[in-house]
Amino acid sequence: VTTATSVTFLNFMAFLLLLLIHLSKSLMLANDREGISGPLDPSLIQRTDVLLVSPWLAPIVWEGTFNRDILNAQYRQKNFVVGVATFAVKKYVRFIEGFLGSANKFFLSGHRVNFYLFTDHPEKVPSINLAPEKRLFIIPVQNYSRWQDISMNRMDIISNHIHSHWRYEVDYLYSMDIDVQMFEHIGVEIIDTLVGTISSWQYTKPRDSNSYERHPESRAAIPHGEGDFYYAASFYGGSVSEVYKLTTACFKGVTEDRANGIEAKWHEESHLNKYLLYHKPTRLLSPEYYWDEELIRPRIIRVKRLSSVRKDLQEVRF
Ligand SMILES: CC(=O)N[C@H]1[C@@H](OP(=O)(O)OP(=O)(O)OC[C@H]2O[C@@H](n3ccc(=O)[nH]c3=O)[C@H](O)[C@@H]2O)O[C@H](CO)[C@H](O)[C@@H]1O
Ligand SMILES: [Mn+2]
Repeated sequence: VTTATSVTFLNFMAFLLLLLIHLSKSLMLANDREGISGPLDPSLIQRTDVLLVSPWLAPIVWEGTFNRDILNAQYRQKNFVVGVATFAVKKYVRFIEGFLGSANKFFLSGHRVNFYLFTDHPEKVPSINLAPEKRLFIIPVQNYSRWQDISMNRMDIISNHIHSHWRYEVDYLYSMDIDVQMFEHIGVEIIDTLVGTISSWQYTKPRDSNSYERHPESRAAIPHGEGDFYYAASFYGGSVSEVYKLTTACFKGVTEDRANGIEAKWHEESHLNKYLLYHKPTRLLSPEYYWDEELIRPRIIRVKRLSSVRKDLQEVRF
């Protein structure tokens, strides 16, 4: 009887042990499956409909992927000054009011910004009441007969001004078209070492159908099969030293093309794209940051922060 009882008891203990091993194993597995909870929980990724990180690990900024309060608090400790370079030459003076009025409200609201407005008509700059932390500098500039030259020479003027002034005056510098308006906040989420904006024209197209300059004669040429994102020349920037390197290199390309009687397909934008292909931006802005009004806005563009002002090309450019 005793032996029989002890065998049953041993059997029971073995069963208990197996049960315990099984339970702890499945508990461990369950932990693995759930991963880490708290701030590293992958289910906290707010957007699954768009690319959030480039293949070289640069963040791509979309609505819903950042917390503006956290970013503002971090940024405020640094007391940076951001410069914005923009041009209003010839008939483009008509865009100054819409640009400055909306930028005063939506561009780096509450932070120090110096707007540098280059114009051939300083007397036509409307007076705008700017927020106390914003300043406007009007810089006279000559005009060129061709609009392409006005647009391309921005690279040269920016590069020269960084060398003579901006490297002492600002920490970050952004170049923006004047024929745009802002409708939503563009905050410190745009601040990084080298920043490009993904073009609203090209973000869905496969690599080979985009607008890169492909003719090998141009200094802006990108060989077939190469290229990743297509960036808009209307809005780019970064640290003063990186923007200096970028604008100097792009204008060198423009000048060499001119000497060879060549003009790249999309002017300085082609040179910008060549530069950013081989000097990867540390941060990319989604097309929310430059939406072209000619396009129908898809659902992934949840907010239109900045968009082009419709213009009659024949009328404003000639
Ligand atoms: C969709 C499209 O076609 N995009 C091209 C077009 O952009 P855009 O049509 O946006 O070029 P744009 O006419 O706005 O010119 C660029 C900027 O140059 C300044 N500006 C230009 C002309 C002028 O008479 N006065 C003046 O001040 C102004 O700041 C303007 O915002 O042209 C650019 C010229 O580089 C690029 O080739 C772009 O790829
Ligand atoms: Mn424009």
